[in-house]
Amino acid sequence: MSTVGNSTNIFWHECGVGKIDRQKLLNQKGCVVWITGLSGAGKSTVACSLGRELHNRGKLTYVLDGDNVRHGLNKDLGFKAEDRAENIRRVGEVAKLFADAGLICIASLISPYRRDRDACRALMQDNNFIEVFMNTSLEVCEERDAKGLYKLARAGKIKGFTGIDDPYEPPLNCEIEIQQQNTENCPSPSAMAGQIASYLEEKGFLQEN
Ligand SMILES: Nc1ncnc2c1ncn2[C@@H]1O[C@H](COP(=O)(O)OS(=O)(=O)O)[C@@H](OP(=O)(O)O)[C@H]1O
Ligand SMILES: Nc1ncnc2c1ncn2[C@@H]1O[C@H](COP(=O)(O)OP(=O)(O)O)[C@@H](O)[C@H]1O
Repeated sequence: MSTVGNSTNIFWHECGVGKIDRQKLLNQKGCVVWITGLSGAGKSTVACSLGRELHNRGKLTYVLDGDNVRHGLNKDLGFKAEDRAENIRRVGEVAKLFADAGLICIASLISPYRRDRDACRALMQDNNFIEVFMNTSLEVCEERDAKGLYKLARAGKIKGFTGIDDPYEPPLNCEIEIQQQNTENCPSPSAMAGQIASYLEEKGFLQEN
């Protein structure tokens, strides 16, 4: 019996089928690939490309994309620092559940604060949290401006836009960094996904044992 957060008198219930059993079934190891970077950095693109690459190799994945999760689970949240923190906390907890289910969970969110990302890492055991920093320059993101949001932010029509008038704290110790400093020599989405897939393979996540 214990107290967790605001819940009192709660009990952890262990089930007969565990993570190891599910991993055996799937022939892979559950983990979280956490992709962070500015809006327009290419997070969703690389997340989907990695999902496709792993799917083609018979691996079960699920993408938790910031924009998408904000359509449902997190539709009550805005972009103030505390809302972003809660957004990351919830997605971190969901990603942990997916990893426990044996899936390779790919989370792609700006996740601008180091503390929030580190809290998600701390939820995971061993080395099952792989942080991928999309180190795309603001200039490249702004030039792309796929959704026209930078233009609106520059015009003052969106307040608190990451990289313009809201902070982004780059990771200090990420597992993978992907550089896109100028538009002319950006790696292709499949090359970036391949880099992450190679890391997962090397670390043994693409097999059960
Ligand atoms: N103020 C502000 N700052 C940054 N981004 C904004 C903002 N307002 C709306 N958007 C849109 O929301 C998408 C980012 O959502 P996230 O959940 O990834 O953000 S966060 O991790 O909570 O910071 C982001 O999507 P991406 O471009 O895919 O990153 C934007 O489309
Ligand atoms: N490696 C790349 N090379 C060229 N364009 C890219 C690359 N990755 C993403 N893009 C383009 O950049 C824009 C933003 O990508 P997106 O994945 O939506 O970024 P984010 O999810 O970080 O906001 C899209 O128009 C996408 O097609």
